[in-house]
This record gives sequence, structure tokens and C-alpha cells, in this order.
Amino acid sequence: MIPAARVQAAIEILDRVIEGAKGQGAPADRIISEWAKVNRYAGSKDRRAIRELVYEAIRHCAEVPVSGRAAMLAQASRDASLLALFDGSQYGPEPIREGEPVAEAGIAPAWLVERLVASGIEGDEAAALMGRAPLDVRVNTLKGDRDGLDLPEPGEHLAAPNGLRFEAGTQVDQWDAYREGRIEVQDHGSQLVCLAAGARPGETVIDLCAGAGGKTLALAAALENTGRLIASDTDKRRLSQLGPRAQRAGATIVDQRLLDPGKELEPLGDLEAQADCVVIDAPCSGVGTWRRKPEAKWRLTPDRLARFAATQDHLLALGAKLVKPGGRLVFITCSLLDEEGPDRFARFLESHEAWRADPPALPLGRARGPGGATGIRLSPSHDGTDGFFVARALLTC
Ligand SMILES: C[S@@+](CC[C@H](N)C(=O)[O-])C[C@H]1O[C@@H](n2cnc3c(N)ncnc32)[C@H](O)[C@@H]1O
Repeated sequence: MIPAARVQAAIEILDRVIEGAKGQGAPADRIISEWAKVNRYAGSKDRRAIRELVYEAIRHCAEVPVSGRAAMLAQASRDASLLALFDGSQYGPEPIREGEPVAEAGIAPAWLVERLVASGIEGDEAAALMGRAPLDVRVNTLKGDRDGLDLPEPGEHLAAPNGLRFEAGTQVDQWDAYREGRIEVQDHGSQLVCLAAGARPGETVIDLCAGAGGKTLALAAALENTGRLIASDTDKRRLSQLGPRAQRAGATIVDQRLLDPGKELEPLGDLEAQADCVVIDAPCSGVGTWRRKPEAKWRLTPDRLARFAATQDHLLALGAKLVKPGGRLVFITCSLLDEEGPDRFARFLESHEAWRADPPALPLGRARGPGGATGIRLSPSHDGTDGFFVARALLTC
């Protein structure tokens, strides 16, 4: 494809991303994959270039743009070589008309920028949310250790004991080690928050919001496949992905439970006050993952954010019922907004007297939250990870 045709393709994809964001439709990566399936003439270099154009345009638009073209024109206003491609050539974008709408540059919609600033995310911290994430893997210690692993590329050793980093776009899923379950793709931050659980062999651990099991597999490795590991979620489709992943990883102790929203305790009744540790990787806005899913900023509304916070309160109260005296509750969100992190944890401690904060010692991150209810924040700028908040509480009696 000629460069101008790539720009036009990116504009058309952006139109669909914008539509998806307005109607809670498909995410950008799915829209791009679907586009590539239909437009077979696009080679791998074209697809990579188009993808980059789409993501860069999303990253730099504050509000939802009126059109893909307005988003791309905003990019072109910062990049003369892109501007020159609006030349009306065959397959390329039409020449620019006077007074055409150009999207407003910025990190996120104004209301969200305000919330970020109130949570201490501004300047470099905010800019880093628009960066490109590297590709991190976790070496699966159920099948070998980091030093003994022979990979096509060595990878950078990360602070998480089993973490390796590769350049974004490295096709690790083509490697034997991936197919054989010796490595899992998992962001470094995600690996670090799993360490906060402090899971030890023989314990009973509940991964309450297991989703497709990214953290469940890390917990199974920490437990060395001994003890009990219960993985629950209300989303049947996500949970159904865990079985094959666990099999590939050799995680044999995973006991799956599908939950009914509002009646979550029913299938977990046998576990009340039984767990050494309950991990709550709660549903959230995903602000911390904007490097991978930048269009998430357009999907969020103040109402949705308030609903996430209410669900987080609900899950904290629920998870607490499953922990035995002396046990631990680990609260995780991939958000940098205080209202989805420190505020929730502080509220939980205020309303649950038998619990006290027990901040985990992690190799990266900074303390965040009021004294007595402190957790750890990881951020792209400070730690080179996705953004996370993780806090741990102990049941004292
Ligand atoms: C952040 S995601 C979990 C990601 C997963 N732990 C991982 O590491 O890949 C949050 C999950 O919470 C689940 N969820 C939402 N409401 C829930 C509820 N009431 N009880 C349990 N899980 C819930 C969602 O379906 C979603 O899979």
C-alpha cells in the first residue's frame, strides 16, 4: 500500500473505533484485526503502519473526535509528512478543506483529566499513559525457571522474579516456549501485584475476579500446584478461557466457579471464612492500561466510574467474608484514579474494624493512600509498568 492509502485506511478504522466508543462496541484492536481479515491486500508492514497511525491518533485526541478524519488531521497538524499525504491521490485521503473539523489534542476528556490531576497524575505521569507498552512475559515456574530458559531472544530481566521484557510487537506467541506453557504474556505490573498476595504452597487462595485467569496462573505457580486455588468470575465467556490456559501452563489445582452477580456467595458458600488469601482484581476503568487500550478513555463516563467504585466496594465486602482469621485480602485495580484505589481501600477499612492495612513490600512502586490505609501505586512513568493500585489487608481476629 502507498503511504496515503494507509492513512485513508486508518481514517476508516478510526471511524469505527469512534462509533464503538460511543456505543460500547468493539475495542480498537478487534476492529483493526477485522479490517485486516477483510482487506487481504494489506501486508504485514501495512498492517503495522496502519495500526500505529490509528493508535497514535487515539492517544493524542482528548475528547471523542467527530470523525476519523478529524482525528487524523489533528495528527497531521503535528507531522508535516502526514499532512502532505492529504493529496487527493487515488486511495489516499481527500485534500484538506478550509474550516474542516480537527480534533482537539490532549490526553483525555476534560472531566477525566481533572480526576487524574486530583489523583496526582499530571505532567510526565500523564504523558506516559500515551506511550507504547513493551511486551512482558512471566516465566512459568511450574515448568522451569528464568535462568534455565532458552528463548529465541534473551529478554531483559525485570524486577519481578520471573519477568522478562521484549520489544512491543515481539511475536512470542510463535515461540515453542509459549506454546508449551513455559512463558505467559503478562505485564510486569500485573506480575508484581500478584506478588502482593504472598501465596505460599499449601494455602487456600481465591481469585475472586479471575477473568480469563492471567493472575490465576501466576498464583498457581506461587502455590507450586499445592493447596487450593479457586478461580471465580461472573463472566462465563472469560472464565471459559481459563481451562485451556491452565492446561497449557500445567496448573492442575484450579477449581473454577461461575458466579451470579448479586448472589456471588452461593457457589462459594463452602469457602466462607476458609481462605488464607482472597485476591480481588476488581473491574475498573482500566486507566492504567491506556498504553494498550487508549480508546478506553472515550468509553468512560462519570456514571460508569461511580458504578465501578460501587462494585469495588461490594467485592471488597464480599471477599472479606471468605477470609479466615489471620488471612489476607488483596485489592487490585488497573487504575490510577484514587476513587478506584486508595479511596475504596480506606472506606473498606473504616467499615470493617477487624481488618488492618498490611502494605505489601514490592520491588517497585510507591505508597499511595492515607496513613493507616496505604497501598502501592505502580505507574508507566515511575515503574515502566501498566498503572495499578494494590493494597493488602489482614484479618486480625
Ligand atoms: C480486571 S478484570 C480481571 C482480570 C483477571 N484477573 C486477569 O488477571 O486477567 C475484572 C473481572 O471482574 C469480573 N467481575 C465483575 N463483576 C464481578 C462480580 N460481581 N464478582 C466476580 N467477578 C466480577 C469481570 O467479569 C472481569 O473478568
